[in-house]
Amino acid sequence: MSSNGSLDAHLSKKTSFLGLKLWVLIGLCVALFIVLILCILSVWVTFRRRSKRTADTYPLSQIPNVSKDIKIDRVGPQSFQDYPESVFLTINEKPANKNPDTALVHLATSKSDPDNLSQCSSVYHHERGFSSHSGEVGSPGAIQKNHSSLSYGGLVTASPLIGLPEISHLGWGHWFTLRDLEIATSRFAAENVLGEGGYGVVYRGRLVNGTEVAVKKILNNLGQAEKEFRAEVDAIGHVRHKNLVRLLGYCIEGVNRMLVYEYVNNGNLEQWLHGSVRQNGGLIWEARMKVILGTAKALAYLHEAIEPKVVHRDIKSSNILIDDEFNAKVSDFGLAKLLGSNESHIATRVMGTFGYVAPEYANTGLLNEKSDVYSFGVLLLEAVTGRDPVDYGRPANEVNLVEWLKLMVGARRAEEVVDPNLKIKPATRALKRALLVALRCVDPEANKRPKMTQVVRMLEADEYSSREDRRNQRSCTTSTEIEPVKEVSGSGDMKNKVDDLESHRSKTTGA
Ligand SMILES: Nc1ncnc2c1ncn2[C@@H]1O[C@H](COP(=O)(O)OP(=O)(O)OP(=O)(O)O)[C@@H](O)[C@H]1O
Repeated sequence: MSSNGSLDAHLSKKTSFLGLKLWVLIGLCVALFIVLILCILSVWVTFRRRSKRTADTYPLSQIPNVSKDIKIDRVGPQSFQDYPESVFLTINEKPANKNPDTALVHLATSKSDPDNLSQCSSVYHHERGFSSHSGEVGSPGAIQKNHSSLSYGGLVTASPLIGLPEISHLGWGHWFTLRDLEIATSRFAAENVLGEGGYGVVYRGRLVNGTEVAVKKILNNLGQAEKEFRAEVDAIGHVRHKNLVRLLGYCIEGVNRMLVYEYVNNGNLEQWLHGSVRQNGGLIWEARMKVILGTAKALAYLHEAIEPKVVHRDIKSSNILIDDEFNAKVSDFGLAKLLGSNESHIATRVMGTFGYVAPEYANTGLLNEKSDVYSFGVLLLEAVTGRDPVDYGRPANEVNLVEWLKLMVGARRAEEVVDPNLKIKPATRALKRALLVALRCVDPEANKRPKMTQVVRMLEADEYSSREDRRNQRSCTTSTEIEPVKEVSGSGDMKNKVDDLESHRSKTTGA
């Protein structure tokens, strides 16, 4: 009792600080401490919110962010670049999910930013309940790009990842873990190797929901993996076209960089033209032209329908995949470059494949879409002749396909250039049209080369006229000798030569 009394007396004693009593001073100190803690907490919360908003507003062309807000099972980073490798390791060391269906995908989206959501939903419209086959714009299940600059002529495909969580509002971007892809490819088994390119090995795989995929494991050679990865993602991550291979997602884990594509089941054009099937005729003429036309449409889309335009930089036969209906699927965007509408060209290191690279780009390093047009011309000549663009096994004047072609056409021997493995030769007119389109594309003067939309039109006109030809061949036995194209140096006016063909057609069909 007496000790309580002395404590009271002690607490009630006046202190030297403003003459306040001791208990008042203690109370003040405690209150100050609480206020301080609250301040620190609120500063921390504000800082966290702000950094989250920054991460949510990365441009579409960048690798999409994976927000913590919507995730299927694991913790995901805000943006891949923001995290040191050790963080990826931590994330991926988490135990695998018990339910693989839900473990497969991370959504690259954030609920928390309504502005971002509405901006993106004006670009993409998802319709649910689709089939795994590609669909035309507007067909059930199609993912339709409504943005005017993205809706040009391209058929779009439905997501084949049925049964998996919805794809991100960024329009693409399933984030696979290394484990997902190990399971899909039987731990990257040798028997699943589809082929090896300059930048990595491609494996065939099957996702847990049954979707067949091709997994490109990019070699980690001095940062090239990162460049290749970003180039592919920037070029085709958010575009859809019936004739472009579809990029379904990616894997970033430690030093691993992998890209996951739709699996295209009928080989590539190089295998069809130069592989073992070629002795039996390989691809018939019509199939070759269908593949070529599809490739032209894909390039027209990349060059003229999207902003920034995409220059592929490595158009060649092994990069033209073929499906079971002989639709072309342009692949391998590892060297692709983006070109803004205000840029006539960009200066870049000369890359590509020998024999396909445009001379002005090889000489100066200045690149624009006309370089792809040149490579496309070489590809078309390859499809017509069945020859490699450069073949040192041939006589000196035949080593370079383009030069040989010009010689042959100049010498009125165009008929002789057709692939000898073709059992049924193309109609004369179809052959001439293909050759003239190709020669215009390989014009040494880049600005004289046609745009890819013009190429598409010329090839489509040919498709129409070959159908007519076949009808006429049945009713009329008159032989049509190939008329020589006098000037084929490439610098001459190739349009006139196409016009020559038109008059030739009028003569032979009596139209
Ligand atoms: N989505 C896919 N579906 C089926 N096969 C594919 C797919 N993507 C690539 N391939 C095949 O994988 C192999 C390797 O392809 P990749 O594009 O890596 O190399 P490449 O084009 O042969 O050579 P490089 O990369 O040096 O130009 C090729 O045979 C290609 O046909």
